[in-house]
Amino acid sequence: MESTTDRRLLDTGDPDPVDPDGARRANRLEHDPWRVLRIQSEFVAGFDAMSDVAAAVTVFGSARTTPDSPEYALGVELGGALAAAGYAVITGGGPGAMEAANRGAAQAGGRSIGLGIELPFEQSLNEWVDLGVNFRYFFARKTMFVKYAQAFVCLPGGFGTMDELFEALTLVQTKKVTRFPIVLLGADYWQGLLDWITGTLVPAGTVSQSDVALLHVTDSVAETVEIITRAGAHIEASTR
Ligand SMILES: CC(C)=CCNc1ncnc2c1ncn2[C@@H]1O[C@H](COP(=O)(O)O)[C@@H](O)[C@H]1O
Repeated sequence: MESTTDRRLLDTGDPDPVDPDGARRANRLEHDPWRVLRIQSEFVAGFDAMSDVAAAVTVFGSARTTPDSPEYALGVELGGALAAAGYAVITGGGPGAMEAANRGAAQAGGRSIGLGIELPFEQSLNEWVDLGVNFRYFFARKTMFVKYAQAFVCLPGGFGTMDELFEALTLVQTKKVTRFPIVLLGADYWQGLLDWITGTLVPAGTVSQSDVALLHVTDSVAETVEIITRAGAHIEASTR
């Protein structure tokens, strides 16, 4: 399997049997400080590309959602409704639910943004992205998902979607971002997670009841858009 930039950053490196600590230190000294410049350049390029994005909603969801599935149709409907309401749609630029949301936005004449990530296998941005930025570092890309959006919507998804959902929740819970609705679209898929949070985490005292209120579960695209606009995600007339 091919390596990636993220993997090379996070690898501790193979220990040298003769001088394990010395070799590791030399490797880190030689490579890590220079990586900082590459990381910096990702932020510069990302900020530059996204600078004129007005009101936007980031949509997460499974890379494996197939085009013939109801979840894909929901993603297309969501992207269209967000575009009609004046929001740009930001996704991870990949296939599945990301493609669906980009497609809905693009077909409705809205702004369709994809923030791609380097993966160990070849992948290009989906064909419905009209503003695309490719990242090598997950953490730089994740900053863009939050910085340029006023709300998150999660379609059914796996670990990647959970990671993005819980990062968003933590940022809202710790007030790093404010007025940031998080909508879980697809009640059958998400209700179990909400029940577990309410039935296990709240009684255990690891989250508070008010934290649960940060999450909205619905099947309705119209309600999703309504939750987002009600939360005060402002749209300038010029972006419509
Ligand atoms: C077929 C396949 C696995 C392709 C992977 N290609 C991907 N391209 C872009 N973003 C991705 C990809 N996989 C995961 N992600 C990120 O993680 C989320 C989806 O992960 P998952 O499929 O739910 O866990 C997306 O919102 C996206 O931001």
